[in-house]
Amino acid sequence: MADRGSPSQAESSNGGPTSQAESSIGGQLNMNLPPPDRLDHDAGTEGGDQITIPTRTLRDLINPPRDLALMRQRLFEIKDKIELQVDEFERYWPYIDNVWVRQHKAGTDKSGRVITDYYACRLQRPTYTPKPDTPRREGQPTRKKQIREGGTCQMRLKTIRYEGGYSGYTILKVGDETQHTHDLDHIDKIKRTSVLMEIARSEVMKGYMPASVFTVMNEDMEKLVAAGGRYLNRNDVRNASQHWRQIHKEELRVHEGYKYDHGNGIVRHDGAPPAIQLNGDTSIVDPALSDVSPLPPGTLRFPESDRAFLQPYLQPENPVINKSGFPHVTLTYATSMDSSLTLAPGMQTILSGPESKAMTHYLRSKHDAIVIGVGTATADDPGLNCRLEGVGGFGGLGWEGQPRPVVIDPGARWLLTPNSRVLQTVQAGKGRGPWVIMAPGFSMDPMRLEMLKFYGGKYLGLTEYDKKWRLRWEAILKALAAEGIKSVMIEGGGMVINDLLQPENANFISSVIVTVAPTYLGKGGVGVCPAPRHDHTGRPQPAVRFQDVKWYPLGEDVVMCGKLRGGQGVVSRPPPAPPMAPMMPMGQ
Ligand SMILES: NC(=O)C1=CN([C@@H]2O[C@H](COP(=O)(O)OP(=O)(O)OC[C@H]3O[C@@H](n4cnc5c(N)ncnc54)[C@H](OP(=O)(O)O)[C@@H]3O)[C@@H](O)[C@H]2O)C=CC1
Ligand SMILES: Nc1nc(O)c(N)c(N[C@@H]2O[C@H](COP(=O)(O)O)[C@@H](O)[C@H]2O)n1
Repeated sequence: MADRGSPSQAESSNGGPTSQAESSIGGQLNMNLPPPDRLDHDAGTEGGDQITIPTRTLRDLINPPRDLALMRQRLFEIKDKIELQVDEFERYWPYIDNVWVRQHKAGTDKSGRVITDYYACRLQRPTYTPKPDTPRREGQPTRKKQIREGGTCQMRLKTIRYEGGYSGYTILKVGDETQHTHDLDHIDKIKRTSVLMEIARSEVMKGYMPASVFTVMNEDMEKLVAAGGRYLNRNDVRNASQHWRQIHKEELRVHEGYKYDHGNGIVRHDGAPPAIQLNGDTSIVDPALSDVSPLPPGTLRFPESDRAFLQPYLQPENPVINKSGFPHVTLTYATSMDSSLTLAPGMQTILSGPESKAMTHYLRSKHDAIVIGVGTATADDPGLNCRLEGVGGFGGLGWEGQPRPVVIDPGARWLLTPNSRVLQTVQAGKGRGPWVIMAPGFSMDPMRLEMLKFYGGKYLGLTEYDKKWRLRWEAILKALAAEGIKSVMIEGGGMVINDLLQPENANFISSVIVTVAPTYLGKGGVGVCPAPRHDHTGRPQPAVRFQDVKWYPLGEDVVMCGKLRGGQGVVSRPPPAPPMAPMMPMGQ
């Protein structure tokens, strides 16, 4: 196969060897962070006096990380904040390190848990015009000198690595530029990723000739392109292995399954299986080769066919905080036929069947935050994460689809410990650290506050309360909106739900999604029964009436969806009362 892209175009082809520390960026990504001054340069080639053992092999090409091309594009564009768990960052970053060049040493905050690194697009560095008479070390061949393109793109990003009760990376664009002045293909043309260089080197180090390694790497062109290798050429493979070959003078052989065909270069043996296909049957996934870890136990599925009925009750696809400054609010809970949430106060009671439980988790994936009262946090010790297949921690990337747990705990009485399920969930990389909303005059125990922060949580102190000394929902929701929360799912418990259904609060509710289970729990539990309403004559009125109502059966349960009229949702006007019989005077 012909080389694509002349060697002189590619830096890795003509740039000569660089340091060995550089080559380890991609392969090992040692998170103890190698000396930054060595990291700040180009990645992906070998050099120095020692040879690092490449950790990337052909398998990384054959069995690339999931959605590699898409992820490369996302990590190139940085349109939105990208959150990745550490293993995911280590998996993907070496496939895009041809674009991003680290600028300066990592900055660590005073807690030592937050490490920030800045990167600039490769084309930000100045144009380099080599001097015509640059001397070379004795014995080294003269190098073809190229002008190195630069100074054309100002895109920059920062990576924030958090190290605590969970570990992860947040990748954000910085600076004024919103996009590159070029596409990803342009960088792929001028610089190879460290993964590709490591793969090439690891194969040569097995004793294979660079030209045959190049041929093997080209076997599955689609995968090579997805890995950024459209312009990989034979010289790249030679450069990647140059230092090793200088030390190991042994004769190299043609890669297994290939032979020399004079005039045609290296070709596959007749009938030999492609080297890229490690097992005969491509439908069998070798677990050792698979980067897709099995889904954790308890992963839930909510069928596509059941999702449509919920659509009108969810926030629009690209939610914005509405003009009034409030997020979309969905009130959702499971109740018995006698409007009870639990058998007894403080006693968690499972009402939802498996199908409606999966629906609840689908709803969680569609909201930025889940809100509960401290009564529920104390009684249930909930996980408050989303366990739906495809969200972060359950087959998805990072924390995508994981809502932020929010606990309303005005008096700081929630006894959160590292054993609390919500924190165990964070530690397992399956949920986010909780936020705690507190009232004025209360403060969290400093040790507990430190622990909360360690797990990526925080507290929000509010000062606005109503005439009953309760925190005002307006203030709670505005505070969440100010933190970037665009949609909130309020789950309970009884006090929270009843409070929200009061006329003065119901305006804030956008949708209600209630699961009704086929059971009477009997008296004595925590009930949903808002305070009664009366008209101006004192006549009783329904407390709340929904509109745009839909009932949908799910397993043995039925789900009621409804809306409240008005901007964010205003309590609908009750239907006109039937005419009352005239009052009869007493004694007649
Ligand atoms: N079936 C289902 O879908 C669900 C069932 N549940 C169940 O509900 C039960 C808990 O309900 P409940 O006991 O009523 O407790 P809640 O979860 O409603 O929490 C109530 C407490 O939260 C604080 N709080 C809530 N709203 C405000 C506000 N606006 N301002 C100030 N403080 C506020 C108060 O704390 P403080 O007292 O410190 O002032 C209040 O006492 C549990 O048994 C749980 O299992 C819960 C959720 C869903
Ligand atoms: N949808 C629903 N159905 C039930 O039967 C319930 N008991 C609840 N309870 C709510 O879910 C929380 C538990 O969450 P995790 O499973 O631990 O993540 C609980 O705290 C209630 O808010 N919900």
